[in-house]
Amino acid sequence: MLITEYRLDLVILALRTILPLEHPADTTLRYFFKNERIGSNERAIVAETAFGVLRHRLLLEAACDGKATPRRMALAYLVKFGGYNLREIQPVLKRDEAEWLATAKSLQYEGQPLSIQAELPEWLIEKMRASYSDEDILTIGQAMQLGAPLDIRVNTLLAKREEVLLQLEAQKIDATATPYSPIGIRLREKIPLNKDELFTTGKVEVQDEGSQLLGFLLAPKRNDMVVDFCAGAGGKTLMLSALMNSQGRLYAMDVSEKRLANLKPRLKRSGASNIQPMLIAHENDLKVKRLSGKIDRVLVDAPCSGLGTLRRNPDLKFRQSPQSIAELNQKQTAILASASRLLKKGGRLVYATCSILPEENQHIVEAFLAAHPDYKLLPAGEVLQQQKIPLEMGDYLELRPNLHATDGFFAAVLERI
Ligand SMILES: C[S@@+](CC[C@H](N)C(=O)[O-])C[C@H]1O[C@@H](n2cnc3c(N)ncnc32)[C@H](O)[C@@H]1O
Repeated sequence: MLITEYRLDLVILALRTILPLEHPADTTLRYFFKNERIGSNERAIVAETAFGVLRHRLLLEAACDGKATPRRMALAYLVKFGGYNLREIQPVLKRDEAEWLATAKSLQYEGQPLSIQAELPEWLIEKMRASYSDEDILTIGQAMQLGAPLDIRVNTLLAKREEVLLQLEAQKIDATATPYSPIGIRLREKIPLNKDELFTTGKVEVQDEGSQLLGFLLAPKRNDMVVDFCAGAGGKTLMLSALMNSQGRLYAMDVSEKRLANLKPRLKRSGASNIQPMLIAHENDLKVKRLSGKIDRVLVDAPCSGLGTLRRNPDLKFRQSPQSIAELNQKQTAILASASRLLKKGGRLVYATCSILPEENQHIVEAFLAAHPDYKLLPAGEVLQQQKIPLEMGDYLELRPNLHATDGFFAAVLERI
């Protein structure tokens, strides 16, 4: 797409709005598009450039040589990663920019400090060093710089995967079955799915393959009593309901009224009838206490840093901090302890995050097990094998974009003895 002054100005304006990072970048961009009434052509280039700048921000800042203005960041991104050559950009440049931009274009990742090469802030590198080698940090960081594919989940209450694949093929949409989740499909290109008949009729939902695997770890049975403790807008609740064939009872709990409200239209589309949304004030709410010892399966999709989703949310690495991680750790510990009280003897709990930091993952689970001798860890690898999912894992489910083409996920399967 041709870079005109109008398009460049829009990109700069968008970056000026997003880069203070007071709110999530995707939310800010959505409001920006709405307020500025931007057409679909311009939306594509603005979104691609803004997210590209966030993904490659540290190298671009180095290329801007102390003057990292939104304009310079945008120009450097376009020539370095956006597929434009200097000649194509020339018409929109100011007099003194051409020379700087040529130097910026030639700056390489090789030879830069690890933080720049991995595009991860120093504090995060330091935290990761406690459990990862520098080589692993670089590999993870590089994988997080790429865009994510669009994964969908077939709603088995309404359709079969083969049938959906055929329908996508008929629509000339390039799609393949996901390698691990038996109900997932990966689309090669992002399409506006919310207008597609498959979506509007509830046959598919957008859900990363990694997130789908959490449902198979929990493996609820048809007539179980199940709690999705941090249900949010119900991405995983809907899947659990389908795994239960919409039988038994499934409580979708959350402290956010707004998120639970977003579950409603999805619930309607899905055909699920066993879900009961339940707003709770906090993890020790009386509604939670009343169900104590009565539940067969509990999913704790804990609030976390989201650092496993940097492919989609590159702004998170700049919005999180050591302090926010410490606050999350307290919440995670409290939520896990409280949610565990729901379980019957012999019941199963899955603790999951979309973080790659052990302190939000293994450390929380290990501390829980040390304080709760009536729980044991079921090796995630064995549970996956029982579920006939062809994925080698040890004690925990640990997914990485560079290894599994999913977001970074962690899960532990716990059983009440
Ligand atoms: C990772 S998100 C859940 C995403 C959701 N499971 C899905 O698949 O779309 C974490 C959720 O935990 C909720 N949460 C935060 N504190 C909580 C608490 N004390 N008790 C229950 N839920 C809580 C947040 O409102 C948020 O919706």
